Amino acid sequence: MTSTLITNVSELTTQDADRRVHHDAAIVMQEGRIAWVGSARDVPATDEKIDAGGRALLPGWVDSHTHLVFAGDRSEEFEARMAGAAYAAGGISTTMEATRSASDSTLKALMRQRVAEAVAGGTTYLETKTGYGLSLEEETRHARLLDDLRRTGDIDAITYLGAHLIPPGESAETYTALAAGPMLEAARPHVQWADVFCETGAFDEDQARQVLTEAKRAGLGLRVHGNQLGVGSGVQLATELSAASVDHVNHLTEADIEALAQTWTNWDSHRAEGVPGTTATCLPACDLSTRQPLAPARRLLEAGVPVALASNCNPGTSYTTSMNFNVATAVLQMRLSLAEAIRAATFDAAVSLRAHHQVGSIEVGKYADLHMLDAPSAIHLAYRPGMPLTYAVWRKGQRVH
Ligand SMILES: N=CN[C@@H](CCC(=O)O)C(=O)O
Ligand SMILES: [Zn+2]
Repeated sequence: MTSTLITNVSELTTQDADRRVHHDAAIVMQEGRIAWVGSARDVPATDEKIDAGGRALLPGWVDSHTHLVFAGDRSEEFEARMAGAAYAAGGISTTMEATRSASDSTLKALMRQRVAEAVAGGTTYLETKTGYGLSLEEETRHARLLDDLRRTGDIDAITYLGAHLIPPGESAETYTALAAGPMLEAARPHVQWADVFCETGAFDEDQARQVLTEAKRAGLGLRVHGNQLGVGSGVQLATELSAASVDHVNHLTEADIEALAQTWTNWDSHRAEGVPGTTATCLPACDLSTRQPLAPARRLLEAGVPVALASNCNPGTSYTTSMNFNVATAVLQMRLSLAEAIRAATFDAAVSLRAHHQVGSIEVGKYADLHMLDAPSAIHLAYRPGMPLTYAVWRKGQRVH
């Protein structure tokens, strides 16, 4: 049982209940978990010692929203959008075709490459979704491939998104019944969560409710893609069904924000204990890439709604796994403080995945999921945007970058 000390940490962002930030700090890892946190002047004896050289250390990013099972890219669609074309849900079918024709080994290699990129950017806990299969056979194949990656520790949480788009030429009623019935049942053994794209051009409120209700009955936790392209029923549906998260949230009414805030009344936000409600997950890179108004993260926080930040890595709306970029954008453009942005990309993202007892903060007993910056303090993430600041990453105590 080797114990490893990391000392000479100039700034240690813990995300513990008191949101403590220690200076001249040290930590000890043992058996993949954090065994001790304290001052660098007061360290216990350990088997190994790492000198951080005055760098900053923070919890690894928790990326709570990605779509990593895909083949091909949509750079032409992106370029057209940058020239003024609007984003529409229908582009999903381009990726569906490319993904259906990719073999298991090709898809696994592509996913491993994307996970490696994410980890090299400081991500240590990853959710990812199906949603480019859109037939019983393909959605089940994608869920199974993801399950293989979960078993090898590449990813951590899997979401069934059979209700991502009604495939071209299929009847909405028939496809919704499939996604809420046999397809869900076939994917079920491989997944922990279910999600629906509730938006014009994808699934309407009734169709989304049908799939989510069946998923809940099957014992899955719920997530919703909602309010991305316009005001809609995504948030109301998510709160009505006690979803753990509603993601995108670019277009919100006051009633939406109030409904989200209401779901947190049995949660002690200081101690992070109690019954968590519906997190508002903001996706800054996606907002920029689709030219949507940035999600109102500040307004949500001020109303008492916990916000998560995620990459939404996918080939259509956000082809990046960079959480450093998303955190910097949240600070620079969404006007979150650095502390709020880090909270959103670590602990509160973990809450949205109900993983906050294991990850999302640097506290004794939690996994040693750590992100060391090549900078003396975390504000450098926004102060020096776009710079390669990730210096070292540990996942469950193992150095992975
Ligand atoms: N908005 C819905 N789904 C994905 C994008 C899918 C695509 O365009 O390929 C998203 O989260 O942005
Ligand atoms: Zn998404």
